[in-house]
Amino acid sequence: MQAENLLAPSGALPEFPPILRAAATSGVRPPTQEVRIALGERSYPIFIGSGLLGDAARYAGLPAASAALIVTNTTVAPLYAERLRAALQGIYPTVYLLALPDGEPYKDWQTLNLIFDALLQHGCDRKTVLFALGGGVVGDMTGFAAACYMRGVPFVQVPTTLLAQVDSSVGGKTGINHPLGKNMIGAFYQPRLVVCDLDTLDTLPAREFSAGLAEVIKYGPIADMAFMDWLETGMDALRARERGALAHAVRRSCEIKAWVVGQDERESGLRAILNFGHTFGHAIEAGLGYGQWLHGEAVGAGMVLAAELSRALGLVDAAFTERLVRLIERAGLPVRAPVLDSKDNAGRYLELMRVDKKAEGGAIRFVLIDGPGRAVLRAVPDAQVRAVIDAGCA
Ligand SMILES: O=C(O)C(=O)C[C@@H](O)[C@H](O)[C@H](O)COP(=O)(O)O
Ligand SMILES: [Zn+2]
Repeated sequence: MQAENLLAPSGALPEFPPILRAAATSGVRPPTQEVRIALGERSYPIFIGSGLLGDAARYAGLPAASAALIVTNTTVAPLYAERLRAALQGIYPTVYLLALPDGEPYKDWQTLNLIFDALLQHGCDRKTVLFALGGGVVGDMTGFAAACYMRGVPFVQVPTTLLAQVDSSVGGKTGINHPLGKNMIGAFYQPRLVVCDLDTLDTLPAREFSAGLAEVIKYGPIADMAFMDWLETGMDALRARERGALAHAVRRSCEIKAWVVGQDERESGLRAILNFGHTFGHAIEAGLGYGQWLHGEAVGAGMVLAAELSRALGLVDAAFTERLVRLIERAGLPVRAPVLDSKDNAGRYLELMRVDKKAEGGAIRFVLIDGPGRAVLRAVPDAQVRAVIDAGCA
């Protein structure tokens, strides 16, 4: 089997910022941090800190616009929409608000159309800016609507879940699901700005918080084992939502993601490492029905299967996979993947995984761990995948 070396970066991953390293352990509230995603004229900042959502100064540098539309969901709207609206009212002549139904089952055409309906009903022109206030579903759909409306209007990500702050709000993957496959319809379209207000994580249900931790953990095995070491010590502080630990985890995740996306925006190679655990994870989400397991839960169990597959292929040892499984478990995530079909479970997984966007010529390609901190993209014979699924599903 041919292995592609995905880790051929042109620059070194930035080092741990000492200021955050100190804050992560001292309990001191860290100052606002800025991570920049370097994409030429489409570069943008990611701000990370407390009290940012309602701070009008954060949005003041955006290009002038005739109106703003805040897209959120019915859970987030009562918590944060007015705070954001108040901040934007001093900047834009009109600020509209749209609350979509909440949850992964609504990441579809019908719900996406509600955004276009609102834009058209309000008479929004090309100078309208969209604000995505919420988690990954809101962010992906708002970004896709922004990419399509009048062939493109600017948008801003204001993520309120851990998963969105560390992953989905950054990097410009936007889109919706199809019943046959996750995120199958979409576009690469970058936001102008990402504002991560750590205070919004205080209202996040524990299950959602754990789901976000899956995407945080992902960055260790694929790129930064020092971060994995830190997560092992910091997991309890993180789950207690201590500000210093949160600031560190969000910043380091964004730094790694910005480093990857800055080198391969459209996933021609390197960016696929961010998909570790997702080939199995997406099969779980689609196979169970969107929303049954949260995306991060499916990615957590998917990382376990991908690590086991790496071990079966001799790329990592048992001690490494056990370490990863333990960390995923400590994050409050399931480590055994669900049975999707009682008659031919592995066959069902394989069927669902064949539509994965990384598949080529009918061959499913997996992001595997090729030694701690290093990822590789590889096609694997069905028999080996079947064996791992048979052993790894509950
Ligand atoms: O940004 C990326 O690249 C990722 O793969 C991040 C993933 O965590 C995220 O779930 C992404 O939406 C998956 O994209 P997909 O193309 O595999 O559907
Ligand atoms: Zn993901």
